[in-house]
Amino acid sequence: MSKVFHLGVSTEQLQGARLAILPGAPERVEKIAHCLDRAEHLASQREFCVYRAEIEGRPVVVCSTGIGGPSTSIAIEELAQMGIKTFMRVGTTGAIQPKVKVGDLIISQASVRLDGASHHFAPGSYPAASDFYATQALVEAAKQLELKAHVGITASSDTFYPGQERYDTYSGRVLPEWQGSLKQWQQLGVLNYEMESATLFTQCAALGLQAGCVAGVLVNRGGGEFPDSASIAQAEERAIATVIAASKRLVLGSTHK
Ligand SMILES: O=P(O)(O)O[C@H]1O[C@H](CO)[C@@H](O)[C@H]1O
Ligand SMILES: O=c1cc[nH]c(=O)[nH]1
Repeated sequence: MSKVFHLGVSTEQLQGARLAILPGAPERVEKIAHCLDRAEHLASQREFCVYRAEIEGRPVVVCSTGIGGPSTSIAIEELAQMGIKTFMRVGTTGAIQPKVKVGDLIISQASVRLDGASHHFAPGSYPAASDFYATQALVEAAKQLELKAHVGITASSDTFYPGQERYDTYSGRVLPEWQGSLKQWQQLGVLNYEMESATLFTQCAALGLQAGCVAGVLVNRGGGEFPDSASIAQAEERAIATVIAASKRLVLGSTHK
């Protein structure tokens, strides 16, 4: 019963699970797992907290990725080694289009590759595209839950501050490469910023795996507002409800790999 290096769990412990729900934050794993049946904590190492649980009697995994591409790529690789084929990211995000409100959901159809890790799996000309069926399941789940969801392109950055063109920082500046980038993405119809989907989509597509991503909107960068804790909790809860409903559709349906 050998255990994978970073996640610290074995194939046997996953009991044949083929789908994983991937929040960024380790503290969200327990919360998600306890919304499912028969949740069992398997391991916690570094940023990776792993639970096995069940949806409609089928085993699934809930595993945190940590922030950003490098740790996300490790979680995907080690879960794939243990038989996971479908990777459903659930996270939080900052919107950049005025029509997107705090508390809405963003379902990423594809991502701008502002990361480094995705370039270790496929050249820059390769698209960071979600799996059609995983995305469709997320869209249908949000509709079923009567939640406002925007479907489109996400900018997925390795950094929270310069790569998302934030000036309220220690230095107060960003490199020329990023100056005006927020406006450029807005003009190109990009909906939001987050930090893992470019790696997730590129790695999974390149390896023949299935990936989807839903995020709750914490802030709209245009409005400059920072939400209160109730709004943050609501955005998280909506994204979690959606990823669980979508995962149920996938494990019960025929489009799950
Ligand atoms: O809420 P999570 O999933 O961590 O997602 C977002 O929040 C973190 C930044 O605060 C990044 O990981 C970003 O992608
Ligand atoms: O603005 C935001 C909010 C959450 N996560 C991000 O990466 N950016």
